Amino acid sequence: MKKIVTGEQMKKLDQYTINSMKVPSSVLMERAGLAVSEAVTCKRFSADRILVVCGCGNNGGDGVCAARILHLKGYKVSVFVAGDPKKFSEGMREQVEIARNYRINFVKNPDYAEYTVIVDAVFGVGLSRPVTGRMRVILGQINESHVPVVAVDIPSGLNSDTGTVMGIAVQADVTVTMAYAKPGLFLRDGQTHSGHVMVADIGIYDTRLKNQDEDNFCFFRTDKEDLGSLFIRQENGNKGTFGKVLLIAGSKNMAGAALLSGEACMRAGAGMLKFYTTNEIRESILSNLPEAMLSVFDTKEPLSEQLEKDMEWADVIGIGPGISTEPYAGQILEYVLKNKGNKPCVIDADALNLLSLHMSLLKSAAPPCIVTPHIGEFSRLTGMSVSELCSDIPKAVREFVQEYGVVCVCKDARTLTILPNGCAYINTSGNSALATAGSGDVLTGIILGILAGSDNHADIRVIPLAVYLHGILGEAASFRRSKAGVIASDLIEELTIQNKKLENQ
Ligand SMILES: NC(=O)C1=CN([C@@H]2O[C@H](COP(=O)(O)OP(=O)(O)OC[C@H]3O[C@@H](n4cnc5c(N)ncnc54)[C@H](OP(=O)(O)O)[C@@H]3O)[C@@H](O)[C@H]2O)[C@@H](O)CC1
Ligand SMILES: [K+]
Repeated sequence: MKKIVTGEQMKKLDQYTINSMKVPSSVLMERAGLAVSEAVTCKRFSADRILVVCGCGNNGGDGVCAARILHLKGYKVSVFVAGDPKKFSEGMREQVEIARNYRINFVKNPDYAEYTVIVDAVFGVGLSRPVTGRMRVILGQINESHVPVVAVDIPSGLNSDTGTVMGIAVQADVTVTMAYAKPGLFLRDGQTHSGHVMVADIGIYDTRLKNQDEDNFCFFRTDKEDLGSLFIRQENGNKGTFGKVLLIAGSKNMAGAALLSGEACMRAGAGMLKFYTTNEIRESILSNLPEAMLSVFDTKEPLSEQLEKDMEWADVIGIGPGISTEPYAGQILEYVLKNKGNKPCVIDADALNLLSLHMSLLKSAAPPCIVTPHIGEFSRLTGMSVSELCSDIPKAVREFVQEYGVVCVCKDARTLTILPNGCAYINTSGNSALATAGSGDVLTGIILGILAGSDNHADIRVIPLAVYLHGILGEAASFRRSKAGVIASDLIEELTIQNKKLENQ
């Protein structure tokens, strides 16, 4: 897991390093400038003519420092200061003075298209309001030039915490972010504005690294190495050891969702799977997934004694894919949430829409409950509009998790998972191949299978790993097909291939 910090947390870490550890601010800036200069000359693009566009704060200071380092290495570099010198931060003032001593070329009205690469050092984590007026024009000119851009810390105009564009934001090809990545580099517009994100070590001392729980809102991103532990299987185990999953899924004309979820669940490692579903799709389930067991019910009598027995039998419960929003499905959901005890329960798809009408059910359900809404479903669960949610997704998910004590997997281009302890995981795997019907059903199956296969079935820390794995399946499937050509069953095919790779690691 790699740590991600918000703009505020980063400022505190900077201050702690400067004030308590006594590392001079200019030393941090020198290292930041060096990291930027290395990114500019890394041969991704031509560094024949470099323009560094600077704001008045320390982000601008990083930029001027990078310009000096590049100048000393013999590169042709010009600096454009976009702002009033009276507003320079101390760091920026120092850097400009040093740069003038070194005879750096300062320009006033650059023709952006003349350059082969632009360094964007206008705003970093100090952006405090929407960009308007002259600064808006300048950021627009950078984008319109279509010259490759290296952003310093964060593309200017992007909110470092939410990833929303504050009026306008630079479209970067590479972002060199200092010490830790920021959530806004991945969330919402961040994904399309940050380009390739490089994290530069500038010598920040993180007091809290040793005790992450102290910080009750830590962000993390998963790495491929984190998946290694998922598929270690005890050789002396049996199908019971690897967990029993009850999947309440499917309804008339909706066998597919149940099948996708069920197969993904088994392929992700569940020892045994039992469906609880309507008698209309019995044959379809039996013929397409004979490995699964089956309990069927008549929609006129959804709450059978069998359901009680099946819930007793299961280690992990999943409810939602294709169950429909008919009243009988609502009755089952209510029964499950009231009677599941402390068994983990994944609530997805139709079950979320049913739940949105009776949120008190979720509040009174025993933990752990895992909800997996996409933004539209999350909007129904919270009663907030999609645009309101998207203006600050981490805040909305965090408040929801705090209110209901659940794990929330908020599915988006970059899925955000928050656990009840406040730890947030931004998923950075996956691509648009995942935006296909049934992809969410596969994710639910993977979460269930991985929970079932874990020694402790209630170990919710595996959930961000399941999300990451699902993303990798999208990448792998689109490697062999076009992104547009991937369908959900391809993800399941990839699941076995990727699991094999992980097993061999
Ligand atoms: N601390 C350190 O030593 C280190 C810091 N580092 C670097 O510093 C960056 C943080 O620096 P920072 O705190 O100075 O903020 P920064 O991003 O430069 O912006 C502030 C300036 O922008 C202005 N401004 C804001 N919004 C605006 C708007 N909408 N429209 C117009 N103006 C607006 C604001 O003006 P004001 O609000 O005062 O009017 C002020 O002038 C960080 O991202 C990293 O790159 C690293 O080198 C490590 C060491
Ligand atoms: K920037």
